[in-house]
Amino acid sequence: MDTPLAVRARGIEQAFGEVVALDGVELTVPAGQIHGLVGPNGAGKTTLLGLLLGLAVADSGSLEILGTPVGRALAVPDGVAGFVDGPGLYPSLTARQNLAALAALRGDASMAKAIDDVLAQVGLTVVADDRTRGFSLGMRQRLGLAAALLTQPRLLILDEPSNGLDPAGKKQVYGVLKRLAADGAAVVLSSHRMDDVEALCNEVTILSTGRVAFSGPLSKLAGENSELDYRIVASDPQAARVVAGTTDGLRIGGDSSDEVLVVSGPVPVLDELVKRLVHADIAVRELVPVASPLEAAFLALTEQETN
Ligand SMILES: Nc1ncnc2c1ncn2[C@@H]1O[C@H](COP(=O)(O)OP(=O)(O)OP(=O)(O)O)[C@@H](O)[C@H]1O
Repeated sequence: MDTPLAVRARGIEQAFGEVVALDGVELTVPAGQIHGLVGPNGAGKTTLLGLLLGLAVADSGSLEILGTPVGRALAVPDGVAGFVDGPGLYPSLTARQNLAALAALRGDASMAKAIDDVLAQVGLTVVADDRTRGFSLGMRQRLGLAAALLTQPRLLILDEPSNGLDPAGKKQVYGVLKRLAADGAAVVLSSHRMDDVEALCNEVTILSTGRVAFSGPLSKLAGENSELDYRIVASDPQAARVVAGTTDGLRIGGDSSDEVLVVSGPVPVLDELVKRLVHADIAVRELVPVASPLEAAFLALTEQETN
């Protein structure tokens, strides 16, 4: 049997006056997947997440959430939880009271019983009885996540969930999201940063000025851009530059300095460079990609669209 789809979006268009925020966007997210939506500022990530959360309706295209077509009414589809532009919290209530208010609103007694557990999952037990007015951005993000967990979502939508989180906080939140996905829920989250997505997501959709520039597994994305920029530190930088300049198929990058050589070219050409350097008695002390393969592919795909 096919894995049920949590999100199936086809040909989604959304404009705000003259600004086309989404232009023929396709998105497929199966149950159990953590899917990253990545793109530069203004790419359309928040607009797309808002559609998945039922905060707005697309101008055209079709959208199915958890197997049900989304109509024209503004409503959070059943089984979906999350937030864009920060969670809505009552500042005069404590973290625990905020969650209790949500449980009361839903009239669900089992939700009320799960409050301590979700607070512990997101690491807010110690501040559970503090008013949220004084909460930092990271604490607000965690409480928003706790509120979403309380509803036991089958699709969780998060806008920049790692904003404001310190490295330990990120690790904890990522652990929560991975457990949720392992239990069969789908997670769609946005980020500006490939490294965040790399640590967490199975698949990624790269948006650039409202269009999908790439969608698929991270391994496929890394293979999209075979020619990376490499930094080379050699024992004799000047001589290394001369050797690089006479190596066929190699380009010397403008970022090169007196100490560091930046080159790009196919991997066999880089191999040839290293052999020639060693042959010329020049030691290679460092040879590393300037950006990770994923970051480089992301930049190449989004720069193409925005230039
Ligand atoms: N309510 C609105 N009214 C007018 N324009 C809007 C509105 N919401 C979004 N836009 C425009 O739509 C485009 C996409 O915006 P969106 O917020 O979805 O991008 P984003 O990828 O989430 O960006 P960021 O990373 O900066 O949050 C932008 O050009 C933005 O200015």
